[in-house]
Amino acid sequence: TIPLKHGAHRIDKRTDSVMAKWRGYGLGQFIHWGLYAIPGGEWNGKTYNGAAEWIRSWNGIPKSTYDSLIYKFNPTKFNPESWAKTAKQMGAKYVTITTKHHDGFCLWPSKYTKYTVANSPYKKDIIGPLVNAYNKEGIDVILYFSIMDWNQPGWRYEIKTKEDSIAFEGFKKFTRNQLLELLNKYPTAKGLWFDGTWDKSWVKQAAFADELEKEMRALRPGLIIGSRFRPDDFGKRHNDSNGRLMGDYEQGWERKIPNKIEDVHGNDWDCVMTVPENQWGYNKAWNGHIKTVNELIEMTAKCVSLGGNFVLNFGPKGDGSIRKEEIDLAAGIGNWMRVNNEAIYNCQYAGLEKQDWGYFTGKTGSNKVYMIIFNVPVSGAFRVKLPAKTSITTASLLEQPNTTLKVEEISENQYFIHTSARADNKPFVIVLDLNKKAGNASGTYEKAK
Ligand SMILES: COc1ccc([C@@H]2N[C@@H](C)[C@@H](O)[C@H]2O)cc1
Repeated sequence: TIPLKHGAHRIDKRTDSVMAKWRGYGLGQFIHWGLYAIPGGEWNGKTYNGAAEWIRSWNGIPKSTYDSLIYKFNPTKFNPESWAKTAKQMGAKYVTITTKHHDGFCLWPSKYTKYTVANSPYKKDIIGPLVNAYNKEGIDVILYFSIMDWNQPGWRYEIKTKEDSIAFEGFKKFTRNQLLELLNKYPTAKGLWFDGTWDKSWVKQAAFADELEKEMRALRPGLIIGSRFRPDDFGKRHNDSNGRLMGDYEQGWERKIPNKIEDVHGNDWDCVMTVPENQWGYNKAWNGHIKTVNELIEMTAKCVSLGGNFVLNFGPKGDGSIRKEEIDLAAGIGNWMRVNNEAIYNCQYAGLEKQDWGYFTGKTGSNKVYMIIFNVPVSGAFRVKLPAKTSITTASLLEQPNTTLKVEEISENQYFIHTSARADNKPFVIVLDLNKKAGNASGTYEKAK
């Protein structure tokens, strides 16, 4: 291995209880909200083709004109309790909230810049009431923070001159001040989700970022920090020059989901997903394919089946209300989660060979395995392959626990589970009680031999 001063400081997954709780969340909500929600992807009647939260980068708008949106920020319909209730009904166990996106506008009254809610007509803190409202619903909060800050004079994409270097040193101090400010103002926040760290200026800051990460962990023991925060000694991100993940969970799964367990390299991870193809902030048009409830349930099941969390993005409007399409999706997902969340919460990779009918999840530390069915085989039988010396004690429908299903052993460690035809085409769950955990100490299952 390459000797590194600022590479990964831990090799395997964290084993503490705070991270174990994070590992078991299964389903989360992402909130992208800020000044970009006011134009909503449109400006003077023209639509911006990129993601709505990037509209400031569009040459159709002078930067100062975009920045003056601060004087229009007055979300009269903002109701943190109703946002939290929507997330609760959907079955989200955590929420990731944008405290500051790339445009630099702070949803909290930061002492270190004027570009915050405090200097908008709204005046009040947004983050505090949100953290409290979600916590009151039993939902944990992760703070999204963009290192890149287009509003900060000290920000540089690249450090070329002495002047750049002096400016960027000031920017680094500002960044540290804001992160410590957030951790001190919102002590119940469980972790950080970083963005805006790909530029040449930041990938040279291995020592600074490493020191700051250590300082944040000392300030908030148990803090959960994503892999997109710091670069290693050679500017490598997410995985260091020895291929080891920096941070506590992998953040690379943005709008994409791993296909096989090898893709996750034994790391904790979350997948963050947009409802349209690629819009995080509120976008009036919402062109193209809008994902359905069934698609989103399948994405949730797929992520949990590979040991990750699925985090679905909501983009509230400039007035603070949540669009009807998102409310309806949250309700639809929630209807399924209310009946089937046992197959999602505190479940991990089951270590069984993937079958075409859907996804296996394994209940952490138990002999239970769930079969989340999305494709009913025309044979009507659901195939299960188990590791050697592992057998099925019982099989039942999660929605009707006392109905046992017929288990047909078709060969050594291979079974067909038989169910009666279903009335609707909704995903459903078969529960298997195995005669033993097939897996290792942490209750996850090794891949069937
Ligand atoms: C250079 O490509 C991107 C793509 C998306 C992003 C941001 N990450 C997502 C979580 C959103 O915040 C998006 O604006 C930044 C740069």
